Amino acid sequence: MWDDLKRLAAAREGRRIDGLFTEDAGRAQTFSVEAEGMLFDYSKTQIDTEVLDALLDVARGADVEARREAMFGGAKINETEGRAVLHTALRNLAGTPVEVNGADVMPEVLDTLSRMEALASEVRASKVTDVVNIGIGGSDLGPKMGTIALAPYHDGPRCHFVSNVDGADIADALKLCDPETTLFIIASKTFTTIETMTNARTAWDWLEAKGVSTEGKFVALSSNAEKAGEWGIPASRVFGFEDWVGGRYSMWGPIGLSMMIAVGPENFRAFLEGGQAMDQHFRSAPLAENMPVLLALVGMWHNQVLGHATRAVLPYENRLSRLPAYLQQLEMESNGKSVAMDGETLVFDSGPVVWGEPGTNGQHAFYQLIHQGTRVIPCEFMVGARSHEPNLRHHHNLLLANCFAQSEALMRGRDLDEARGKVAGKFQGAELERQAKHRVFPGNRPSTTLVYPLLDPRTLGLIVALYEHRVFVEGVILDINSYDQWGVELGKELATALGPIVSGRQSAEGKDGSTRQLVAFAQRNT
Ligand SMILES: O=P(O)(O)OC[C@H]1O[C@](O)(CO)[C@@H](O)[C@@H]1O
Repeated sequence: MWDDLKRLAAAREGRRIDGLFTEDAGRAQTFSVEAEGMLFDYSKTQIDTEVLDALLDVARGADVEARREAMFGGAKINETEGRAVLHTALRNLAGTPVEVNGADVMPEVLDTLSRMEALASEVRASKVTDVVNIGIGGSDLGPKMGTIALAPYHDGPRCHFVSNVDGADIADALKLCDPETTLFIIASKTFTTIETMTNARTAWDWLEAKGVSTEGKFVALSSNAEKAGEWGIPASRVFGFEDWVGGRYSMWGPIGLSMMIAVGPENFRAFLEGGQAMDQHFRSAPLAENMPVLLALVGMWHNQVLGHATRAVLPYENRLSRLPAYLQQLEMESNGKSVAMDGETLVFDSGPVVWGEPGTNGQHAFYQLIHQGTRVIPCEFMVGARSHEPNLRHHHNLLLANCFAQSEALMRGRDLDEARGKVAGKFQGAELERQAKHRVFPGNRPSTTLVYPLLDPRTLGLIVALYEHRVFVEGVILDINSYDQWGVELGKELATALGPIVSGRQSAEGKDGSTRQLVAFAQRNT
C-alpha cells in the first residue's frame, strides 16, 4: 500500500499544484468537503483522484470504519493500558447508552455534567472573582485554549491557568488574586503529577499564610477521588471521570470546569454539541466525504508518503493562539510512537512535529522559512468567515485576505523572470541576476484551509473533535496505540531521582559527566 503511494508520489515529483487548477476547473470543489457548516479545502496539494483513491484504499485496508465503531462502542482499543477510549461519551448529550464492561456509563457522565453545571452556576453567582486552574498537559491545555478561544462569551470570573512547576507560574498568578475571593481547581486525572501537586500545595500554603481558611476554596477534577480526599478535598467537591478518558481528550468533561465557569453552562453545552455533531459526521459520512478522514489522509500523504517531517497549524484567529500548543499534545503525545500494536518496530514514520502560531503574527516571524527555506512545510490554515467584532470588519477583511494570500503565495511562488521584473530598473547585469535570485519563491508548497462561519462554542467543539478524530484515523492506519504515552515516563523517573541530587542531599556520583557538570554549575550559582 505504502509502496503504491510512494510510486504515485515519485511520478508526481516536480508537478506544479497551480497547473492542476488550470487542467481541472472543478478541482477546488473536487478536493474539498463541507460538513457542519465548515469547509475543508485540500485542493492546494499534490493530491489528485488517483492519489486520493489510493489513500482511501489505505484507510479501508486499515479497517478505519470498523475500528471507529469499536472506539465508539467502548472496546478496549487502548490495548497497552487495557482501557476503552470514550471521550466521545462526555459529549453524548442525548445520553444514548454507551457500555463499558457491560454497564452503561451515560447516567454517571450526565450526572457529573449536572453537578459541574450546578457548581459553575453557583461560582458565577458568588463573590468569586478569580478561578485558578492548577493542572498540566491535558489538564491545562484544553481548558486554557478553550477559555481564550471563547473570550467573547467569557462573563464569569477571571480564569488563570497554572501548569509549570517553575514557581514563577504560580507566583505570577497569585499576584493577581485576592485570597478571599479565589477558587482553586486542582485538575489532575491521576492526582499524583508532581507539578500539579507542588503548585496545589503552594496555593494551599498561600491561603494559610494570608490567614484565609482553605475550606471551600478547592475543587478537584480527577479519576482518583481517593487521593483527592487524602489531599483534603471532600467528595462533594470532587468531579470524577473514568480511566477511559485520556488526559489529552479530557476537556469535554470535568477538566473543562474552569472553561464552563468562564463562559457559563449553556455555552459549554454548545461546545459539547459541536463535538457531538462532529462525532455524528465522522460516524456517518462516507470515507471520501469524511472531514476527519480526509484531514488525516492529507496529513499522511505529506508526512509518511512525501516525508515532510513537520506540519504547521496556522489559525488566522487570534483567540486560537493556544490551539497549536493544544494540538501538539493531542497529536504528538498520541501518535509519536515507534512501535506498532503488535510490538514490532514501525517501518514508516509516526506522527509529524506539529507547531504553529496565529496569523498574521507568524507571517512576520517564521513564514520566511516556509516560503523560501529548503524544506517543505505543509501548512494547515484556518479562519472564521466572520469575527466577533462587526464594527471592525476592515480588520477581518485584512485577516481573511492575508490567510488566503498565504496559501496562494505558497502554491504559486515567483519565478526568476517575475523576480527580475521586481528589480529591473534598480539593478543591471550580473547584479540584477543576483538580486533577482534572492526574490524567487519556489512555490508548489502544499497547504489546506479550514473555513468556519464564526468561532463560537459549537464551532470550537467541531474543530477540537475534528482534530481528535484525525489523530484516531492516523493512529489506526499506522497501527499504533494513540492512547498511551509511555514516552513521558523515563524523564519523570529521572527527574525524581535527580531531585535529591540537585538539592545537595545526595551525591551525583554515577551520573554521566554532562549531568554532573550541569548539577555542579547550578549548585555553584544558587
Ligand atoms: O492529569 P494528570 O494525571 O495530572 O496528567 C497530566 C498530563 O501528564 C501526562 O500524563 C504526560 O506526562 C499527560 O498525558 C497528561 O495530560
